[in-house]
Amino acid sequence: MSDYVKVGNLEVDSKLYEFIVSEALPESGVDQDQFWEDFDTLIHELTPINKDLLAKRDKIQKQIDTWHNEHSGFYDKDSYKEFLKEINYLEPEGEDFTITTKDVDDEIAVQAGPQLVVPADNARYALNAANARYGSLYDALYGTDAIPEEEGFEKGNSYNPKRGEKVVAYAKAFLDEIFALEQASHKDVVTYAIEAGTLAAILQNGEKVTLKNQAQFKGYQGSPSEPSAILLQNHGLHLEIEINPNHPVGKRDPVGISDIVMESATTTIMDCEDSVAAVDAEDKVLVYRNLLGLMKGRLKATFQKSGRTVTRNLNPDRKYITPEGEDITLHGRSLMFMRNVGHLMTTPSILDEKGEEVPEGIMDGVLTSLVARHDLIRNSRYENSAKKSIYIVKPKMHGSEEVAFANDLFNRIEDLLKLNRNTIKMGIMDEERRTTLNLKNCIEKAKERIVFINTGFLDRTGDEIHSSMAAGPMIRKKEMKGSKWLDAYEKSNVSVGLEAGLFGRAQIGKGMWAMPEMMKAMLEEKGSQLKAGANTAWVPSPTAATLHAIHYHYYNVKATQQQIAANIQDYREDILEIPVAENSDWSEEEIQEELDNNAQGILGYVVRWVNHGVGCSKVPDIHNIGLMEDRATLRISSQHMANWLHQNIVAGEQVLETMKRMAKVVDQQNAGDPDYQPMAENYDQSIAFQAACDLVFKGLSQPNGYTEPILHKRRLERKQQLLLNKV
Ligand SMILES: CC(=O)SCCNC(=O)CCNC(=O)[C@H](O)C(C)(C)COP(=O)(O)OP(=O)(O)OC[C@H]1O[C@@H](n2cnc3c(N)ncnc32)[C@H](O)[C@@H]1OP(=O)(O)O
Ligand SMILES: O=CC(=O)O
Ligand SMILES: [Mg+2]
Repeated sequence: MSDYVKVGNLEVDSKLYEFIVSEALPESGVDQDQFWEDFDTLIHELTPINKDLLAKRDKIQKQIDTWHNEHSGFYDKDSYKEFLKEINYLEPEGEDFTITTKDVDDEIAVQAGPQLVVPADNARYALNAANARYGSLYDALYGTDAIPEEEGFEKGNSYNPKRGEKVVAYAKAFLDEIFALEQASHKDVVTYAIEAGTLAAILQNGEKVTLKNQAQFKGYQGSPSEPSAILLQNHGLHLEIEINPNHPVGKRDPVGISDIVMESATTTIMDCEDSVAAVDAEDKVLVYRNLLGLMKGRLKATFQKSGRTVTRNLNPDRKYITPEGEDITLHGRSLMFMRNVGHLMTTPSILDEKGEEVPEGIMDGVLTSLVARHDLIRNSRYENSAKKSIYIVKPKMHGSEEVAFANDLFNRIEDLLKLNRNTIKMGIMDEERRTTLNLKNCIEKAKERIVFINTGFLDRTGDEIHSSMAAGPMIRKKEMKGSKWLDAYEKSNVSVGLEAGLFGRAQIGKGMWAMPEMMKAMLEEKGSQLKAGANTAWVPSPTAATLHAIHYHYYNVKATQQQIAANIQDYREDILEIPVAENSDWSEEEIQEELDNNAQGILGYVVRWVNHGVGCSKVPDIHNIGLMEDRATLRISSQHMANWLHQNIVAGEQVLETMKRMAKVVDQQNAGDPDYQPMAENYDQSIAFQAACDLVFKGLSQPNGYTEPILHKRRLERKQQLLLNKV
């Protein structure tokens, strides 16, 4: 049971209260009494509006369900569109405008680069992510399938020089393409030196050459005749050639290169949303405390790795000498956003005078801004935002009225924390159908503070299924990526963003690479997001950020965006193409395969969420490929199963049999974990198994198909069970 502290008209969980008064408020420049008074007022004034917006979502969904039920088997696009206009699902489009966001850091406004996402409740990972601004290309290639493990080239338990040679060859070929020397290859260089402000490369045959494009040479470390690092830049992204002939790798290299370090995650999203499991004040404080530590530059994590105790801190900035002999400092860490939760959930961390939970999104907005205020007033040895802005990503908003509400909330938070208007910048996740269709209006509502739009295609797919649940059986999950609506949605996002003037002012981002172990495939495929007009795209790990950075060197995203901007198109007609299967006579095997796959993903993820409070996991699919699963992927799988159930493609008994069988598979996969509690031993008693079943069998009635209400309820139940077992 939680203890609550009464503050004004609020009851604040004592854990949260203590954190705010003893850690977040001190040195923040915000007066404590004033803070509580204003926070209280803000919650009371904005909660009813928040509730109304949620009621509107429910009403709209019911209207859509009814429409489909009344038009079953007959789908006339024009009458469908008319209906969507009538219920204001399709909003009347406003006048043209251009966003006017000011004080945006270059990493967002100007610089294209990978965007890393990390669960903010994990200090070890969060620090790793903040430090992922620069990453080792050699490690990323050596440690992943980017270099296939053919016979003789395995990673092995100790350094495999044959694999190492492939890594070096790959990296030097990349250098030759992006940082070409005049009629020579980097692999033939025996000495790099700085001569009269230029980079000289001396070849095996004694010839001296330089870069084709001397402007790419930006600096060095060490002495001009024996540099220990050479700093290059292309498309605004840096790359460092590290030279250390005493290093085990450098020793084998003719010029002593020990590594090639790539500027990687230019920005990172510290996620308080879909990759975390934060259901009460205890969990929320963990998230906020990590964010505070990041903003104050003091976060550290100590852990065991490879038999050693490691302590991880934030990386310092990076110092070089320019070709002209001046000192320069580069930002050593990724620029941090904080993803708040959306408008849906309430939290037991704060109750109002009626004992009702308050909206979690409002609490997140206030408290993440409060912790970021420490960065603005430079309470840290490291800067996050050089421009003194706070970057908040707001997910899962439906339509422009909800964006306007988030904008009002941010105004109110600025007043509460005595921040200049529009200090708090907003990233809008374009991940709900009503936002996609009305994106222009959505951007307009935040036009003075918007810094990104991002196609969260995973949530968006879940919403696609739920929105049209009654329209018919959906195509198979793996076919969604090739569907018409999704292609149009991705194109539309870029087009609308460019039309609204995001070029040079804000990010146009694309979604997550959800196969963290498939780096070769990522290298082959993820460049397509840049060709489609994105200037950032999501990666699940620092290694993926380093490898994805390669794409930004090959593709000129500014030129691509300019081309697209010259040919703005309206894609809404295709966005409205509902992905119901034209022919739903799948074979028994196909149906079972679809169910097995979804059930395995759901159970593998949910069991760790509910039993261990882990919000993002790598879960093997039925082909044994480890997939990143978070709440958005869970939304897709659970809604897909719910749709096939609702549309009578499968019967409840078959679904339950599948869930039980797959629970055994998941138990087996986790057999090596001593803390794991098997589900199959007692299906009825396993809270995790029950949660997974609820997500499917009650999927139809979940608000917009979201998974949070069931996950939170079941996790709280599990926490309670653990507490009672301890007593
Ligand atoms: C739809 C959406 O909303 S997508 C956004 C939400 N998704 C995410 O945020 C994905 C974030 N990624 C992750 O959480 C993880 O990469 C997972 C869960 C997918 C895989 O995690 P694991 O199985 O632990 O990964 P794995 O064992 O391969 O690697 C662990 C190492 O990589 C690091 N790592 C992995 N992911 C990240 C990350 N996102 N940020 C920083 N470091 C990371 C860890 O710090 C660890 O290194 P360390 O031992 O030096 O600390
Ligand atoms: O948040 C990202 C998504 O794809 O959903
Ligand atoms: Mg999402």
